[in-house]
Amino acid sequence: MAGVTFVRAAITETAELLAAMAGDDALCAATARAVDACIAALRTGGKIMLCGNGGSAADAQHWAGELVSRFCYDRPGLPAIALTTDSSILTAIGNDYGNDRLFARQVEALGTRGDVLIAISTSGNSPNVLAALEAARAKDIATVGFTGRDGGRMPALSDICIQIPSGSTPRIQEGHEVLGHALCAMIEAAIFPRQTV
Ligand SMILES: O=C(CO)[C@@H](O)[C@H](O)[C@H](O)[C@H](O)COP(=O)(O)O
Ligand SMILES: [Zn+2]
Repeated sequence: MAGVTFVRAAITETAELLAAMAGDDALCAATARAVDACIAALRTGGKIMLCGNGGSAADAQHWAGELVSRFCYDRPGLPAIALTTDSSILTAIGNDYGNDRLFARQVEALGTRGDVLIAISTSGNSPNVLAALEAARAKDIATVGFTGRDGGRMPALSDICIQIPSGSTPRIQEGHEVLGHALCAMIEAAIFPRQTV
C-alpha cells in the first residue's frame, strides 16, 4: 500500500533527523545556551516573547502555553507571550503598517530590556520574523532564533541561533518541536525545582 510506505518513510526520515540532532554538538550547545538565557530573564523579572508564521506560529503559541500554564507538573505560571494570537492587534498592524511589521511593532510595544525573544522561521528569511529580531536588538532584548537549512539571515540577527540540520520545512518544524519541549522542561525544572523526598 502506497500510503503505508509513505507513512513509514516519513517516520524514518524524522527518526534519522532526530538521531542527527542528538549527535550535533553545536545544536545541543546552542539549545542549552537558549535555555540559560530564558532562565536568566525569568529570574530577573523578564518575560519570553515568541513569534513565527504558519506552523511556527503554532509552535510559538504551544510553547507560550506550556510556560504560562504548566509543562510536566503544577507550579506557578511563567511569563511568556506569543505575538501571533491577538487578531485585533495583528490586523491593525498588518493593515496600517504591513505584514513585515506584525511582530516588530509588538516587540517595540511590549518588550523591555531583560526579556528574551524567541523567533522561529524554518527558512530564516521571513521578513516579519527578521524585523522582530532587529526590533529586539534595538531594545537590548536577548534574541534566540530557531531555524534550519543555512539559517538564512537569522544567524546574523540572533544572539543564539538553533539550526536544525535539514532542508525540509516540516522536518525542521518537527526538530523545533523536540527542542521546544526540551526548553520548556529545562526552564520549568530550573525555576521550580521539584522537591524530592
Ligand atoms: O507549517 C507549515 C509547513 O509545515 C507552513 O504553514 C509554514 O509554516 C509556512 O509556510 C510559513 O510561512 C513558512 O515560514 P518560515 O518558516 O520560512 O518562516
Ligand atoms: Zn507541548
